[in-house]
Amino acid sequence: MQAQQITPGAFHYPAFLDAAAQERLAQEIADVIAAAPLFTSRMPKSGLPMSVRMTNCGPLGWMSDKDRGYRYEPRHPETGAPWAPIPQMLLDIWDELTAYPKSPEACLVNVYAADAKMGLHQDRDEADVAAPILSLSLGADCRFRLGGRKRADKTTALTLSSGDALILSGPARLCFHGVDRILPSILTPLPAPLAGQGARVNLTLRRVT
Ligand SMILES: O=C(O)CCC(=O)C(=O)O
Ligand SMILES: [Fe+2]
Repeated sequence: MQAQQITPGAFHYPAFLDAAAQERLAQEIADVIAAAPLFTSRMPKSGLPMSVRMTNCGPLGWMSDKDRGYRYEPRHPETGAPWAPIPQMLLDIWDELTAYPKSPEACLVNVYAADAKMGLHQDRDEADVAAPILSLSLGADCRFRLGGRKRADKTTALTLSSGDALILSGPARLCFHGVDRILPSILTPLPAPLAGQGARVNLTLRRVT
C-alpha cells in the first residue's frame, strides 16, 4: 500500500479499502449506529451545535457539551449505555497501519451531511499523544485541511475520498486539521449499509489514556 507523506508524520493512503472492504466496514458502522444512535455535540461555553452528528465505539467515546466541553466518556450521553466494542476489522487496520503496541480505546464516528464541516482544531483530549490518530473515510469526497502545530501555521488542502486512510503521527500528531467542505459526489454515495445516514462518514481511531 502506497502512502503519500503530506507533512512529516502525516500519511495519506488513497483507496486503502477496496469496494468490498468499504461495504463490510459500512455494515459494521451501521451496527454501531443502531446500538448507539447518532447525537449532536455542542461547543463548550457557546453551546452551539456542531454540524456533524456522531457516535462512538470502544471503551471510551468522544463528545462535547456546553457545560463540560470536550471529553471522553465511557457511556452514550443520551442512552447511558456503554459503547459497543471496536469491530475487529478496525483493530486489524490499526495494527497494520500504525504498528502501535496498544489497541485504540476510542473510535469516533462522524457523520457529515452534505453541508456539514469541521473547523480547524487539534486532537488533544488524549493523554497519550505518542499514539497516532488513524482516520478512515467513506462516501463523499471532502476537502481536508492540514496545518501545523500552531493555528496560524501554513495549511495544505487534500481530498479525502471513500476508502482513504490518513494517519497523523509523530510530528503531525498535534497538527491542526479540519474539513472545509464536503465535495459534490454523485458518484460516491455511502456504501449501502449506511445509505440515508448522510453524505460522508469519517472514523478516527484513538488511543486515549
Ligand atoms: O472528518 C474528518 O476527516 C476529520 C475528523 C476529525 O478531525 C475529528 O473527528 O477530530
Ligand atoms: Fe480531529
